Amino acid sequence: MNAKLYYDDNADLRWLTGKTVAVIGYGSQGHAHALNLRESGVNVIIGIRPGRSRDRANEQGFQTMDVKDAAQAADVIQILTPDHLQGPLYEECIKPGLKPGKALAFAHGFAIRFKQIIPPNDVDVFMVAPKAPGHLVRRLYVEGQGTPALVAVEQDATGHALDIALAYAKGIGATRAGVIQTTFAEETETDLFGEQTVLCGGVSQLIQAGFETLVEAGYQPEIAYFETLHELKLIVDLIYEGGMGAMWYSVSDTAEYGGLSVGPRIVTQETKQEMARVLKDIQDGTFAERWMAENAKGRPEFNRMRRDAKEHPVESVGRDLRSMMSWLKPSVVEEDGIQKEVKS
Ligand SMILES: NC(=O)C1=CN([C@@H]2O[C@H](COP(=O)(O)OP(=O)(O)OC[C@H]3O[C@@H](n4cnc5c(N)ncnc54)[C@H](OP(=O)(O)O)[C@@H]3O)[C@@H](O)[C@H]2O)C=CC1
Ligand SMILES: CC[C@](O)(C(C)=O)C(=O)O
Repeated sequence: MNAKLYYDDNADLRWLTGKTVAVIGYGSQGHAHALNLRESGVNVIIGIRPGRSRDRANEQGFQTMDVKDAAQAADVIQILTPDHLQGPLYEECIKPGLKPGKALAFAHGFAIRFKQIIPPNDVDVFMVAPKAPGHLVRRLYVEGQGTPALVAVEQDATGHALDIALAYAKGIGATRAGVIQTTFAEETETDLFGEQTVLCGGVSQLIQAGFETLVEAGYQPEIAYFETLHELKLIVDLIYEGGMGAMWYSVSDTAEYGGLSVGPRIVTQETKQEMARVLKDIQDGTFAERWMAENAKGRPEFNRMRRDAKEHPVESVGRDLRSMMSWLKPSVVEEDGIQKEVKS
C-alpha cells in the first residue's frame, strides 16, 4: 500500500481536550460533524446566521451564535459553509477571531486551493474531508460504522496540526474506516473530478439516459425506474462490500457476459478522453473560475439545470414507487417540492 493510512489506534482525541471547536454552518456536513464530535466528547459550538439551520442546531441542543462570536470563542474553527461563500465570510467574520495557535479547518480544499482564503502564517490550517455526503457521515457514525476521510495540513504553526486533524477525524468517526494523508491540492482536484464525472454527474446522466431509452421504446416507466435506478443501489451495495468481483459473482453469467462485453460500448475511450479534459479544467482553475462566475451572475444556468433535473420523469415515478416501501428511512425527503431533512 502506498497511502499513509490512519485508524482509531493512530489518532488521539486528547488533542481536542480542553479545546472548543466552532462548526461554522449547520448543513449537510455541519450537522454531521457537530453531532458526531459532541458524541465523541468534544466541546462544540455552532457559528451560524439566523434561519433554518440555526433553529435546527438549537433544537439539537447546541449553543449557537453569530459566526464572528464563534470564531472568537473557538480554538478550532471548522468552515462548513458552501465553498463559493467561504472567502467573504472568512474576511468579514472569521479572520478577526484568529489568534496565533488557533486552527482553521476545512472539509474540502476549494477555498485554499483556489485562493479564496489566504490565512495568516501563525495559525494551523488543516482539512478533514469525509468521503461521503454529510447525512451518511452522520448515519454511519450512529450505526457504529465510519466514513473514510482525507486529512491534509497546509500550515503547521503549532507543530501539532496533524495530531489535531487526526483527533478531529476520530471525533467524526472517520478513523473507524480509514483516513489517508494528502494535500489540499490532491483532495480538491480528485474530489471535484469524482463528483463531476463518476459520482454525481456520471451516475445521474447514466440513470436518466437508461430510463429515457426504455421509456421512449415503449416500456413501462415503473419498470424502467426499477431497472436503472432502484437496482443500481443494490448492485453498488455488492461492489461497496466486496469490490467488482462480488458483483460479478452474484449476477447471472448472462449479465456478467453482457455487462463485460457491452459496458465498453457505453463508457468508451472517448468518455475517458473527455474525463481527462474535465480533469485539466479542474487542475488549471477553469472550473473554479466558471463556478465562481456563475454565482456572481445569480446562478442562471445552475438554476435552470436544477429545475430540469427536478422535473425529469424518473423523479415523479420514483416518488410514487418509494412511497410504497415502508422500510426506507431517508435522511432527506421532499415536502411541497422542497428537499428537507428528516428530523432525527
Ligand atoms: N455536502 C457534502 O456532503 C460534502 C461537503 N463538503 C464540504 O463541506 C463544506 C460545507 O458544504 P455542505 O455541508 O454541502 O453545505 P450546506 O449547503 O449543506 O450547508 C451550508 C451551511 O452554511 C450555512 N451558511 C451559509 N452561508 C452562511 C453565512 N453567510 N453565515 C453563516 N452560515 C452560513 C447554511 O445556513 P442556512 O441554512 O442559513 O443557509 C448551512 O447551514 C463545503 O466546503 C463542501 O465542499 C465536503 C464533503 C462532502
Ligand atoms: C460526491 C459529492 C461530494 O464530493 C461528497 C459527498 O464527497 C460533495 O462535495 O458533496
